[in-house]
Amino acid sequence: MMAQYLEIKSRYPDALLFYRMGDFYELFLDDAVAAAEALDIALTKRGKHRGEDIAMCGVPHHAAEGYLLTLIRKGFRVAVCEQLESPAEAKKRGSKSVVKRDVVRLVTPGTLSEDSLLNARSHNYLAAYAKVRDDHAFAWTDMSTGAFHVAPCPRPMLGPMLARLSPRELLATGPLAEEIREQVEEAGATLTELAPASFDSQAAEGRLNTLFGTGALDAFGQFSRADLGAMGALVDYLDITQRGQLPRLHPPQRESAGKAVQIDAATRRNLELTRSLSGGRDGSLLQAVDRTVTGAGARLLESRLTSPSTDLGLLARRHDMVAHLVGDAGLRDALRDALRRVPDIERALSRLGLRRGGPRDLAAIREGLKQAGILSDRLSALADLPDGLTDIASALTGHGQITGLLDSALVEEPPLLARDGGFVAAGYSADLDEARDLRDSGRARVAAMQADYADKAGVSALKVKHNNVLGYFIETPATHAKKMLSEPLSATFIHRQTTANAVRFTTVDLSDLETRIVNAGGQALGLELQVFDTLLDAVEADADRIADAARALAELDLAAALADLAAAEDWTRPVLEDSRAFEIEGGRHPVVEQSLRRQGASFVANDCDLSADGSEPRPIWLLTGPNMAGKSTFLRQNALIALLAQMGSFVPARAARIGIVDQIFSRVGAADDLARGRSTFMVEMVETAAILNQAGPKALVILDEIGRGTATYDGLSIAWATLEHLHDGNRCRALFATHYHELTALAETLDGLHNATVAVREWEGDVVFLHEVRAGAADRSYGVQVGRLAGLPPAVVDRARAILDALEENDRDGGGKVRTLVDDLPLFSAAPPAAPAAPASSAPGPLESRLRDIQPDLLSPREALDLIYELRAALDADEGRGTGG
Ligand SMILES: Nc1ncnc2c1ncn2[C@@H]1O[C@H](COP(=O)(O)OP(=O)(O)OP(=O)(O)O)[C@@H](O)[C@H]1O
Repeated sequence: MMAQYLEIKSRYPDALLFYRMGDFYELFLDDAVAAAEALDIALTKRGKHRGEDIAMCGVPHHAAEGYLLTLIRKGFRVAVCEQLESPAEAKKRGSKSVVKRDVVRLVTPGTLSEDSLLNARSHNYLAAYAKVRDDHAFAWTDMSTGAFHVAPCPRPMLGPMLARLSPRELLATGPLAEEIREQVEEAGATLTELAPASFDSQAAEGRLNTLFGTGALDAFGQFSRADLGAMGALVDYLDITQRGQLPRLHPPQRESAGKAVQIDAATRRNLELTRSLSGGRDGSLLQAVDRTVTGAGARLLESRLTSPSTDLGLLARRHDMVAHLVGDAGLRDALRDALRRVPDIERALSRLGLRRGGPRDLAAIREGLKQAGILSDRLSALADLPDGLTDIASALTGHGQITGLLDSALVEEPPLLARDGGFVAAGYSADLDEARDLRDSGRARVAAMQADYADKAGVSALKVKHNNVLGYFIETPATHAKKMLSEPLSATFIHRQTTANAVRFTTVDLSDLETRIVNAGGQALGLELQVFDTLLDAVEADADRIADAARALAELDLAAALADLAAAEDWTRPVLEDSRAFEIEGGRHPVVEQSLRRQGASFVANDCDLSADGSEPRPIWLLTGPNMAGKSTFLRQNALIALLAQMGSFVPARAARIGIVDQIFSRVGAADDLARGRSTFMVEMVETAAILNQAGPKALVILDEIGRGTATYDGLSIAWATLEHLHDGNRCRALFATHYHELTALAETLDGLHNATVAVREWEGDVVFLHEVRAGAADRSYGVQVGRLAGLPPAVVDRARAILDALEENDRDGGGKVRTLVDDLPLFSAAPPAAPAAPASSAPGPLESRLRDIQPDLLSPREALDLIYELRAALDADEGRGTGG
């Protein structure tokens, strides 16, 4: 056995081998050590291998899924090795024969199909990244639903792609695999390296044609060599992991470049699209807008939200559907009621396709298609439906035949596993009904036999029982042993076993009856399994249409959910156009609004106009305002409104007119990234650089306090230059929040810059936040007041106020008195020792005099720049004199 184990294990060196032995999966040697630790189960020993103890641990077969899940989450891959024959069959080949075993499946993070291993409301993507010469492609599939896509993906786009899809596992080969490993792992995916042959584009064509039963792939669209390589690798890997049992995939869909809004990982994080900054789904946009009632609808919502579209036609179609369902509340409620009863058809279908499904999956398809029928009847009866809903209705129509078949063949609530039997409805198969009658009447005969024997033996406590070892047997309490074991009863009752309290017997009649019951039971089960196979074949034959219906149901669920949201939250239909407009009237932040409402507070709606066309375009808004005033909220709400509009949803605003946005960027100054070991400021700069290098004219950029992670003047200068570059270089629509009030002066020189501020009112020394965004600039930050609101001890607040007053006064006086200021403020007595005094000079030089004459408050930025040139020239002249020319 160990030789067999080692032979199989040698073929799966990088996976844990689950080696089936009876009711357990056993692990040996290093696998056992690793698994025992990961699963926190006992490690034992068994025999020796090369003189060493063989480490071993095991998990019960019936509970294996839970253990598998833990191992996969911890980053392991598991090869499941089953017994391919019974021990009895093995014995026929010789008394020492080892039961035949082989790996039936390799379980990896990207190839899960069981409901218990998957999250119903999220996709589970397996991806592949291929390079052919200078061309890169990214392909992805969800084996549990059949989704299959490919897109061109130049190297710099890999990060955004990983951020968008969050694949669980990514396949790559050769030097490319090494090059991207860190990036892939940082994105939370497992990188699996395959041999270059898996990515061969010519072999890929063959694999895809076999999978789809086609002669050429032209029917699915035009694919580049890199596309083929990436798709081929996916199929090859599925073949390897599923051991030849390929899942059912939809024909590949090629996503052309530029169809989806480009959103990088940092932006997704900042905007809290699918996760909040604290990491969970709570507090994310996804959570706030998700009103879907089916798993497939929730998955569709997630994928729409993570990849908004730039296609005006497509978006109009989605908005038409939502608008129709907003307008007809009765229809919407009726649809949602029916949808609530729709099970996860996509996943059931995929499991059945992998021959891993059971009767309950068939019942899920039956119930789903039944509801589909009800929904399509409801929709088809209506006139004036928008195109999207008409198409959905037609995909939901015409499944009567398969529903009828499943209805007549399956019981109401079938068991999970086919091998348990009991799922075929009575009346479906005459043969089956007969076998079941035989089996059941046998059971009734057993009951009659018990009464007979009790009478015959004169033991009223005599019972006929059943267990797996003895089968049917007769049992009497031990007190009757003597009587039962002696003549005349011993002639009928054949002794089988004596236990502490009982004696067990059989009789010739009982074992005859048992044989008949077992045969009839076995025959019934065999017939049920045959029925199961025919049902599987019927579903398989209709799989494409069933999958279409499943997609239509998800689409309908999403449209109805978005309509429900729009109606309940009073959202409006955005006007999308091919321009660079961006006019939001009365916009709100969906997540903040909901959370304020829970606290009994209301949200103040704000306008925003970043239109870059028109007579007086002001595409960049510079937003100043006190801490806590609502700057970040305002910035994000506008990005979220654009994003919601372009995923096909209504938006939280009174009105919105948006010229299609093709990139969204969002950065927050000095966000920590300790996990990646970069200083906060470095991260901020890297991210800002990415925006300045990439944002085009249709981009929407949101920068929140860029530059705050460093010394004031460095920060101010960087913020300043960034703003200028956005204005003159990127020429995009942008919102820029800052505490550097100095920047507001730039509005004088940059035409497209508009100053806005979030209003506050001062009242008895406290600051009252109005959360209203108005034109103009803030005069101060109210940081001290906010500190007080936050509960800083009163002594610290008073002290801070005194220091602030003194600093401001110092500023007004030209800033020469910092030293005196520190002396006047004795808490600073622990100030660092004074720097070595500059060599005393008798009279101020021309440079120093010029400097003293400057009144910074009176300088415009332009004059300041001129002055710097002047000073620099004077310094050069001065040095020239000092060194003697
Ligand atoms: N429009 C609004 N209506 C009502 N409350 C709001 C509004 N905007 C923001 N708030 C409230 O104010 C709080 C602070 O908002 P936000 O974080 O946007 O302020 P900020 O100006 O960016 O602050 P800081 O400069 O300190 O980062 C929010 O958590 C929210 O509760």
